[in-house]
Amino acid sequence: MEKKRIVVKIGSSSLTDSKGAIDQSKLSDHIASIANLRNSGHEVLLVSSGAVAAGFAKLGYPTRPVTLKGKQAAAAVGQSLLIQSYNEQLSKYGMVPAQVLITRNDFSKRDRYRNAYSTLTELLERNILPIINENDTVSVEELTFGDNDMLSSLVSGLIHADQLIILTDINGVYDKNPKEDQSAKRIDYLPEITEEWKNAAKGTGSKVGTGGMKSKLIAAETALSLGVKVFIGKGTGENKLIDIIEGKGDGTYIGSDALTSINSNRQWIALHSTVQGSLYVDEGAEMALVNNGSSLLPAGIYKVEGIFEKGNVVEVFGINGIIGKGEVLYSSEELKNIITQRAEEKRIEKHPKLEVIHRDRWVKI
Ligand SMILES: Nc1ncnc2c1ncn2[C@@H]1O[C@H](COP(=O)(O)OP(=O)(O)O)[C@@H](O)[C@H]1O
Ligand SMILES: N[C@@H](CCC(=O)OP(=O)(O)O)C(=O)O
Repeated sequence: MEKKRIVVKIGSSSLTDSKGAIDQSKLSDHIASIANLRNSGHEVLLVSSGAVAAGFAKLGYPTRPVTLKGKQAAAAVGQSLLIQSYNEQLSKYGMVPAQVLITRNDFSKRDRYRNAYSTLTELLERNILPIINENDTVSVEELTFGDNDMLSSLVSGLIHADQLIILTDINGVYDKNPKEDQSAKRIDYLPEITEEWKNAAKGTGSKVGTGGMKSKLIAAETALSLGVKVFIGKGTGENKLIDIIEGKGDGTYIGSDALTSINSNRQWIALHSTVQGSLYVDEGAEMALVNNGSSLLPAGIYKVEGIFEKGNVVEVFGINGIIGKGEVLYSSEELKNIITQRAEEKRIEKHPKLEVIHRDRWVKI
């Protein structure tokens, strides 16, 4: 069997009960299936929610807290309880977990993003099971992943996973919320995520989960754009994950093997970088970038906005608006000089690097 790299995301509702405790039997079922997947030769990374849901009762909250400080305090307590339970269950199979807590900030800095990749792959090479969660206790609302569905999709892209499996409390995507409408029908396969599907998935489900099905579909859309196919559903027993990767899972399959993986530089530019300025390009340059897959040369730029350095990311605007983002090989000052020299019909100073944005550091929008 071909070795696959699989990210499994488990939602709060599939790990805890509504009273705020870890459901050990659900957890042991997940671990048995992860052990089975690994014993079949596959690499597995786990993205586990449940810190807030497992911790809130210990702090005396009657239900999942809604304030930021309440969620952060509950996560601090719950995360350690979760890892303790994972440790106990994994030791039965001789597996060692590694707790990996990530914030959005870690991904927005390129060196930290690269480092996350190196650390995760090192853990996999050494047969450790990474158990990833957002570092809720220090994340602030303005700068979070939104939810763990999105975190799992970004991690899947980062480590070039073959498949993302989102385990939840419902066996797939329905054409309407089945908890509200009994006539809802399950969809077995979605080639892509459309607006229509996102609209069909409104409303959160459980008392402990966060984003509901809609957030899973938004995350799936991101995963597909990074070349990772997705499964959303549930299952029981030690074979559930093997069944899922063999196409026999109880849920919805999204995307196909025909997806192409996106290199890490492009992923970072597209999803994590902070834009520092703008370039405005003429029709010829727009055509070269968008249709021909060429690099951007200085000659096609007629306006530069913002102050940026070599290596920063800028937005590029064509005739009708934004066309993409890329990493520049010139500073804004150098580019402004080139444009001024051209306008004054001076000979443009020779420059060692020709491209302003190399095609490998460019993403279309
Ligand atoms: N169209 C839909 N198909 C399936 N589930 C839906 C749909 N619309 C809303 N939902 C709700 O989404 C819930 C799953 O999301 P959530 O509770 O956040 O799970 P998790 O804790 O696993 O992240 C389901 O229980 C269901 O009630
Ligand atoms: N990081 C949070 C989970 C947030 C989240 O997305 O939860 P869920 O919708 O259950 O996957 C926690 O561990 O409680």
